[in-house]
Amino acid sequence: MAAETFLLPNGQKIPMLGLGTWLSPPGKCAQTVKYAIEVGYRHIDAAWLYGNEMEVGEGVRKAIEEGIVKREDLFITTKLWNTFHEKDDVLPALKKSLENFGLSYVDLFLMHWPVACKNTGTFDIQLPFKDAVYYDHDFCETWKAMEECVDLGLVKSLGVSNFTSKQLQRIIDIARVKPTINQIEVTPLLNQKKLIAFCKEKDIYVTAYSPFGSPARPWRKDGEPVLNLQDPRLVGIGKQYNKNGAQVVLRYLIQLGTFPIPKSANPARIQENIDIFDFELSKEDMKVLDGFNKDFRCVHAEELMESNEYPFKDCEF
Ligand SMILES: NC(=O)C1=CN([C@@H]2O[C@H](COP(=O)(O)OP(=O)(O)OC[C@H]3O[C@@H](n4cnc5c(N)ncnc54)[C@H](OP(=O)(O)O)[C@@H]3O)[C@@H](O)[C@H]2O)C=CC1
Ligand SMILES: O=C1CO[C@H](CO)[C@@H](O)[C@@H]1O
Repeated sequence: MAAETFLLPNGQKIPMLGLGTWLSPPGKCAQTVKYAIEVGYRHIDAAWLYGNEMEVGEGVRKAIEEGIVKREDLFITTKLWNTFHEKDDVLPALKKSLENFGLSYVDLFLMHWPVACKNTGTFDIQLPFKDAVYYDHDFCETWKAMEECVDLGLVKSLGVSNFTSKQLQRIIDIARVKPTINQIEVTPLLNQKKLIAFCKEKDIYVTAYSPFGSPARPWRKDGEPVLNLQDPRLVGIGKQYNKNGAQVVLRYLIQLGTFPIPKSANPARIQENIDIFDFELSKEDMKVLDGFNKDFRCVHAEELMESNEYPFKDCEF
């Protein structure tokens, strides 16, 4: 099954469901990406930080070489990491990502976080904020350098990730190339209705990351809420449509107006995650899912809390 597409205000088509690639297992990631394309995925979410752009690119290129898909049918995203916010670092960082992929352009280039960090050269992909040294830097300057990447034809559109409404407004105020996407965490436990509405009002759409609450995250604390995909309410709703809890969650996120990007490296789950375009949750079901909201965030990046641009302060959206 293929994902339905959505026409963005800039004329680009975005498949409404994509494949996440953070922690996609090394050595298996290329095969996973190619498999996802074979079963209908056309939207792949990647990032320099994930350390697997080479493997993602290999999977994409193999699918193109074998005639399964054409490059122009795919929507590939990558992200500028926090250590490359200086204006002279932006284009080289993008070029590095393109070289990693073995591709001549990406469809969407996101500023991964509004927070700039010094390049200390040490990253643990699982704990990317450990030892991060943040500093004050105007992300609007970074945005200006990203716009030049569009001018050069290396990127089709630009967006941000982990930005609050206020931060987004600062970009909107100076942008020559308007942001198309804000990629943020959205789950039934954090349904982000205010931020989604703000974005929509500005013609910006939301990609929903960690749609299952990122169960593989290593820093989960005991006692924190967990999204249980076997929750009887999810399973019960799913039964009406012959779907499971995960599919109900993804469908909920689509009906909230977002584009979820679940990560899976498991063939059966990759297939079931995209098999959500042949049913619609009723108003009553949507209300039940709204009842899961606890404004609980699983990706909190608390190491960045001291930064003036830390996006997850209380009472902000
Ligand atoms: N912009 C940002 O700052 C961020 C972006 N992201 C992006 O969002 C993507 C998704 O988020 P992520 O944090 O990976 O977490 P998800 O919420 O997508 O959860 C992924 C986990 O759920 C499991 N899973 C996948 N499908 C199913 C299913 N149908 N039933 C049960 N379990 C399932 C996966 O296991 P298995 O592989 O074994 O199926 C994996 O352990 C990332 O990969 C990345 O691309 C994520 C975090 C932050
Ligand atoms: O994209 C990402 C994947 O997950 C990481 C761990 O939470 C995040 O830090 C990062 O922003």
